[in-house]
Amino acid sequence: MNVNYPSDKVQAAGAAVRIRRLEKRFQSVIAVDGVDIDVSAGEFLALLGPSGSGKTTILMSVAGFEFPTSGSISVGTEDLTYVPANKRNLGMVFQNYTLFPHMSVLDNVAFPLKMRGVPKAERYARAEEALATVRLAGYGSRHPNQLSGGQQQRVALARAIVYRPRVLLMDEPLSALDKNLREEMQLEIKRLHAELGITVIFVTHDQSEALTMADRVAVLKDGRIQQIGPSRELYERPANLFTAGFIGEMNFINVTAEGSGGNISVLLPSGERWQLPASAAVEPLTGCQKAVLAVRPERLQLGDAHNGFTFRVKVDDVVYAGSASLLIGTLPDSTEIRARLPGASDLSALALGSTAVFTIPKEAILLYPGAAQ
Ligand SMILES: Nc1ncnc2c1ncn2[C@@H]1O[C@H](COP(=O)(O)OP(=O)(O)OP(=O)(O)O)[C@@H](O)[C@H]1O
Repeated sequence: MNVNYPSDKVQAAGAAVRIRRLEKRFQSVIAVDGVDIDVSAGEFLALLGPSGSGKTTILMSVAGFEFPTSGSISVGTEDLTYVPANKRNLGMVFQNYTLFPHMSVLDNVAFPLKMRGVPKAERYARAEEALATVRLAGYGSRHPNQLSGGQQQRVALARAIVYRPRVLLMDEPLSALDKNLREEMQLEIKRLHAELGITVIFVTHDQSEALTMADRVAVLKDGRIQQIGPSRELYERPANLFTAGFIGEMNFINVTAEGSGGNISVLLPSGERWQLPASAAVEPLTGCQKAVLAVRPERLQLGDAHNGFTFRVKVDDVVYAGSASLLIGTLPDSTEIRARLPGASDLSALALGSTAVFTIPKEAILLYPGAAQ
């Protein structure tokens, strides 16, 4: 196959990816259980979930290294469900860079073009451009073992974008890197995404990585989507108890809820009853049932702030951490409560073992059916 490329810089227009009722079984294991995802052209989507939730299987199905048991995958207007991986023209970057050790960096990057029959002068020119795009101009003559881990991962990126794929698939590409390098590469990949306009699907089990990098995040558990939406939505209004516990820090208080719609009250372990605003119930509640009241640690206010519900916490620990302090305490029924207090807070009254009063602003309360462990 001989492909003609315009000789401007490395540019790739993203294509939309549509995943429909995707199911993948490995004997008795249901790895992916009816997943629907629409990724817009040029969007950055993260697949986030605990180990074994099906992230890699979804990505491998899009890549063509796994074929689904049922369902369909299309890219742009093409149905790729059963098209072999090497015919899909999608870019891939994995955790282990899988560079060819015996080849120079330039040959590594030019390799996909060689496979596509691009003439030598053209493929080296394009490989040089791709290296410049990942800020490795001038490194072409080195061998992979002469580069740092981060540089090797950039080479892998350059190799994945050199043939201008419509979609870039990445499976935990940064997990082998140390923290600083990982953060640097997160920014680098975001920059590349913005510059190239390419569609990215990125697998990670690191929630902060997903929240900071992606336009939207799909949260998975047991092969099913729990929630899909922009980071802010996931953080501020998790759709269910699993997402509430999985994304960020959350306090959970088991309660008994009564009522429905705009008229819900909860009975706390202390015997107090709170009348909640209608906005609190994330999922529908029916009659009298076990429920969990959830609130982010940074939404708790020290003292009686007169704008919500007050409650008492026994102070177990206060950790000073510069911009904010973390208070760890317990309710009378020994439920743990964490509060993140602004750095300027006066913590002098919070002696260990003493009782502190906190306010939960009404609009910060989320209520889910079920029970927290
Ligand atoms: N080739 C296979 N044969 C049998 N079971 C498999 C195979 N690949 C995956 N599974 C199972 O499918 C489920 C989903 O696996 P998958 O690798 O997609 O999860 P993941 O979310 O990517 O996990 P991790 O973060 O650990 O990589 C798991 O229960 C896993 O054991």
